[in-house]
Amino acid sequence: SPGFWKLTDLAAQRVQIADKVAAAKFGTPSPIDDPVREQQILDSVAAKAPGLGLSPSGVVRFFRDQIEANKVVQRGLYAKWTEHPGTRPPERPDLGTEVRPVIDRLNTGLLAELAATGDARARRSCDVRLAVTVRLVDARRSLDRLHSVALGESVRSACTHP
Ligand SMILES: C=C(O[C@@H]1C=C(C(=O)O)C=C[C@H]1O)C(=O)O
Repeated sequence: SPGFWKLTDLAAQRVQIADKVAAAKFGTPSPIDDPVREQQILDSVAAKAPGLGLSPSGVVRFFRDQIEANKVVQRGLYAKWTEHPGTRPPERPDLGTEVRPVIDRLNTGLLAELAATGDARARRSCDVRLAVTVRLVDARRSLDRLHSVALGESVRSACTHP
């Protein structure tokens, strides 16, 4: 469904960049969970919601799922890298200068797509259309099981109909 492609693809990019987040933190004192950073993101998107015609609570729910999905990938990669040291990333990206700016850009894009798809997300057809789009994006990006599961979870509250 073309209507949900961009939203879903941005969510896929967001779960994929979790690889770089995990690589930045693995073997350092920085924990996977950063509640301060999470709250900054949620406050920021909630503040922007009304200007885009979106409800702050719906936007916050959506981004909570984005963040949780990102952490699912990070935890999965930590488990893999711990068990199979040969798969550990050779480089450690800088979280503040290389990774979080990309996430900020994805967040902005996701907000814009939530606004652009507001009507479609309120229809009863949303669940099926979104599920089909998730499978297409999944295939196009050749997501592995970990990222595929995370993508599905990341968009689970995107449809807003009862
Ligand atoms: C991505 C990060 O890791 C976690 C996931 C976040 C997210 O998905 O935006 C934010 C904070 C962290 O709890 C990060 O620290 O930047």
